[in-house]
Amino acid sequence: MSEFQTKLHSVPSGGFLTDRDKDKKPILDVRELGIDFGGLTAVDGFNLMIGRNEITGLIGPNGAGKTTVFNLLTNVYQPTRGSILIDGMPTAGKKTYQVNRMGVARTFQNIRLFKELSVIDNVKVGLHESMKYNLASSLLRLPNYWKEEKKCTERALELLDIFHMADLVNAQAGSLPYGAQRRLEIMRALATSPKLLLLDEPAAGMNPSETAELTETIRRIRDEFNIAVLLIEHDMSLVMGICEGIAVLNFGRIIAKGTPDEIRNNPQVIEAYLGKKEG
Ligand SMILES: Nc1ncnc2c1ncn2[C@@H]1O[C@H](COP(=O)(O)OP(=O)(O)OP(=O)(O)O)[C@@H](O)[C@H]1O
Repeated sequence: MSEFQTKLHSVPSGGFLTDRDKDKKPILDVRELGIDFGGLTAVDGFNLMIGRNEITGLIGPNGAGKTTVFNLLTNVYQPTRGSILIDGMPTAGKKTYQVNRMGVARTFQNIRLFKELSVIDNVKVGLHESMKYNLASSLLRLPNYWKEEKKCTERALELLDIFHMADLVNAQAGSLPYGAQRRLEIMRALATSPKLLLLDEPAAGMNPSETAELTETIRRIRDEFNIAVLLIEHDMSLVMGICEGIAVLNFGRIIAKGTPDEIRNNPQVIEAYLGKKEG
């Protein structure tokens, strides 16, 4: 059961926002998004609005188009049609790293860490994105470089401390247990200071206690970093437990949007997805 009793409010520009976010500019506003791969329409007529501090779930059967939506939101794929606004700014024509700088960070279905590097160096990779020194000061190791590098190490240690990984600073990323690798990947994404964090199946391969810990981590991220989270997940205990809004995708189209209770009881969703998983 979700502990959130939040109602979703429809707002004048279309879409729904939570009580908490309804008077603020949404962090994500997607209109009529679609992409075709040759003759295959993978996503079509996709509309989604996410409030600044909302945790939203994107669920649906395998092959429904969920990861494709993430690839569209980060401009890995250019949409065939439709528009995406991040904090009111269009992402059209931007490169993936520019979308990251606009405030969108993501993790992947298959963990992508620098497994040979230490835990702290993995976090610092994320932080380097936002560091201020230029190429010359980096290559020549000018004073500004060392100042920024020190700040970067301090920030990485802070992040690791928040997620109870301070004692693993020098461990090799690839040697960590699965759950900790997932957490590290999330931390690396957070290091870029996103306003919207996209998590692609963060609980995949986790045991129940790791999933419970992850649920808590996601909640803390929203609360302590004051950001929004959009997550793709098949683990319904996690989705129903922390999401305020849920969108259900089937064959590339949203078939339902609502609170966990609305989604759980929606006959179309039960037919297309939940019935098959839980029935
Ligand atoms: N680059 C691509 N070229 C061609 N087809 C693609 C490409 N990327 C995705 N697709 C197709 O788009 C559809 C949606 O795939 P997608 O991976 O987004 O689904 P999904 O909902 O994330 O599935 P899962 O839950 O299994 O991860 C599939 O039919 C897939 O084969």
